[in-house]
Amino acid sequence: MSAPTVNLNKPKTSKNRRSKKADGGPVWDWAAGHGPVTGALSATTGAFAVATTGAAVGMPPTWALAVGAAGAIGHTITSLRDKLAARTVSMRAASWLLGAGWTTWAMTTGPLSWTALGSLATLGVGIGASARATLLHEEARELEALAAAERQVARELSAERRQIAAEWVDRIQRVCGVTVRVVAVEMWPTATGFTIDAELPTGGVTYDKIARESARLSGDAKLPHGCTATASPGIHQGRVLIDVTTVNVLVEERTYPTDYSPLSVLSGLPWGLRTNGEEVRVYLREQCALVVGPTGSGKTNMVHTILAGFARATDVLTWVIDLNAGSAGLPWVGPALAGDGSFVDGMRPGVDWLASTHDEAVRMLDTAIAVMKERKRAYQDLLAKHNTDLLPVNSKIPQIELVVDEGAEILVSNDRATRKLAEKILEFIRIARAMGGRTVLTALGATGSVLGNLMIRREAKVRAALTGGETEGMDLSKMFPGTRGLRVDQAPYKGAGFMGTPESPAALFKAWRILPNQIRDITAATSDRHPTLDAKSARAAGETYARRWDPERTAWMRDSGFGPVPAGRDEQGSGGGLNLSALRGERPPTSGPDENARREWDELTAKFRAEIDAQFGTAPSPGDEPPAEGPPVSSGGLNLSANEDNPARDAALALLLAAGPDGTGASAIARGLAEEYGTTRQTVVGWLKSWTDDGTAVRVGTGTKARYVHHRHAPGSGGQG
Ligand SMILES: Nc1ncnc2c1ncn2[C@@H]1O[C@H](COP(=O)(O)OP(=O)(O)OP(=O)(O)O)[C@@H](O)[C@H]1O
Repeated sequence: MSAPTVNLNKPKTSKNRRSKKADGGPVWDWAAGHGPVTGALSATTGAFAVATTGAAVGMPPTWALAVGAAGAIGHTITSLRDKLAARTVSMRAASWLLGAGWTTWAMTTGPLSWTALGSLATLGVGIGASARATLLHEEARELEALAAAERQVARELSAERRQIAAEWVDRIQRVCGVTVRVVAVEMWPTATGFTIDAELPTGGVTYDKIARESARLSGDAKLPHGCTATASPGIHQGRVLIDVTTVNVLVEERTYPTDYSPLSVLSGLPWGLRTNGEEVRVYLREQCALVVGPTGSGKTNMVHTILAGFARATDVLTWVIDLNAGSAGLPWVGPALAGDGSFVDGMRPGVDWLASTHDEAVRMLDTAIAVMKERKRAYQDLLAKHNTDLLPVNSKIPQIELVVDEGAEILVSNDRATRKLAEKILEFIRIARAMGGRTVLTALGATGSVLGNLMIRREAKVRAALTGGETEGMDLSKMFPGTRGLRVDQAPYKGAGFMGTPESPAALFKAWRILPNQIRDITAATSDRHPTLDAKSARAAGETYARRWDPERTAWMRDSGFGPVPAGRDEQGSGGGLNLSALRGERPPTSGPDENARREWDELTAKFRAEIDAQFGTAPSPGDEPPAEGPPVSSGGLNLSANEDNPARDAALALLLAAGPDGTGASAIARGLAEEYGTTRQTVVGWLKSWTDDGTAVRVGTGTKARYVHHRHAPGSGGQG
């Protein structure tokens, strides 16, 4: 018979409970379960209490028997419902019946005799011992049931693995003439393939005998297009790992992840996805990188993905050279640059320096070399303190990443001026590794002339080849020496290709797609995270560096179409394309011996405009009508921020409108959005910038007095929309 349990075991309850206990005495916990000791104690004390009380008040002894029988039946039912072992069920029923039997006997003969008390104590010990034994048995049963379930899952999995192992042993035998013994098959968590770990036969067979036959193995296994079976060295030279992809992730467009959390050049920067869906990271502290992609393969997009990684890093300053009118870096500068050449609300661009001309590139390279030389001299103590010859790069002493678009072509150019530039790039690569200076060069093709350069072969071991199905100038065996079985036709998709790093052997990969509005968002989100050049380096970099954002040096950027839309930008009758006035300023003469140069210039300009229009959708569609009235909203230039589905942005616009002629600022709008959307001030700064650019908002006042007014309330608008 079970008495209610007095719960004395509550020392860690809350203050509240403790105070209740103090007020009302001990708490009776009717629901508490029993262990072997408390159960036996409870049963014996309960039986004793009933026997003494029953004897004193003259209760019929058979009542105790009836209660015991009912308890035994009730407990049997609940135990069966809980699917407890037969042993537990009978132990519980027996305890009830024995307790009830003793109570009946004690009520008849008197409970306060030594015989009654002694037999009750023996009964208690007996119940406790058997309860403990059944509890252990019950636990063992439960563990066994769990293990059986796991064994069942493992059996099913290993049946699949066994089948894969048997198939591939046959296949490798058939295709490569090698008899392997499969040690393990690991299914990838992304469910896009598996890895076979196999032992090679004795007699000097090496993994590359299988690696060589990758394409035939893929064909024999009837893998979908874009899927491969790639062999690589195993745990020792007698083992081989074969990665088999069964789902082609290369076909789909994957947008750049929206997590813009901080990164470090030391812990790797993500550049895309492997076919197994895993991120591929590059470690550029000591490595340079080479990205090859013919026109239309997705190279420009990939450069933006790379710049996104650098912008997110807290220990990298990105210096970009793009002699193709700076287009690689412009989307990263535009969001921060105001029409007058100042920065919008203290925002910093996503790249630290952008050179689009030969002269600016020379300035940048001379500065980079001077900084590296100065670091070698000035940081001797620091190197000694850290007992290293590798400058400890961090947010105080950042790495300088020199990104040169079509840099590989510069290196192999025969033009005298370009050769000078090439020499400087090579000098930087040669001297800067230890001092935290590395390069990312892009190339249109993986040709022998690009890869014939010893410095590139030696220093740029992080390599990506975007094929887009292009076979011309795409020598993968030169790009990834020692890796077999890579064929251009395995990745005939834009943004897809092969990537190899010292940490990750060359294999298929897919670059993320990144669009201008995301570039704008990343620029805003990372603006307060960029490091500044350490004082020693900054001294060496001098005025040239300090004045890189001077309005006269950035005028071309603002005229490029990424900056504010100037009135009359349409002077060439382009119907809203890019204003290349900066370039037009340098336009060659229109007559005389330079006529050919002028024609070339026009062709180049037209090509550039067409490329930018295609990339950013700036060309008007047929039938597009200019707005009948109102400000020149998106009438030309790049509306990089167009994102109609962004409710936070809409709410911000509503706040701007509500602010009336007094206007408002980024902080006030961000405060208004914080609770509902969690929008940061930097994001709002980006939106305000784009609204000022496209005429939706007007910036009034300067410095700390600067505020934004919706164009409807702008001075001179007559308060009309
Ligand atoms: N990672 C990607 N995923 C899906 N599609 C992509 C990807 N990268 C690029 N594309 C597609 O390919 C097109 C061309 O991309 P991009 O301009 O980057 O190529 P490119 O090699 O730089 O060519 P060009 O030299 O002509 O500018 C894009 O407009 C886009 O449609």
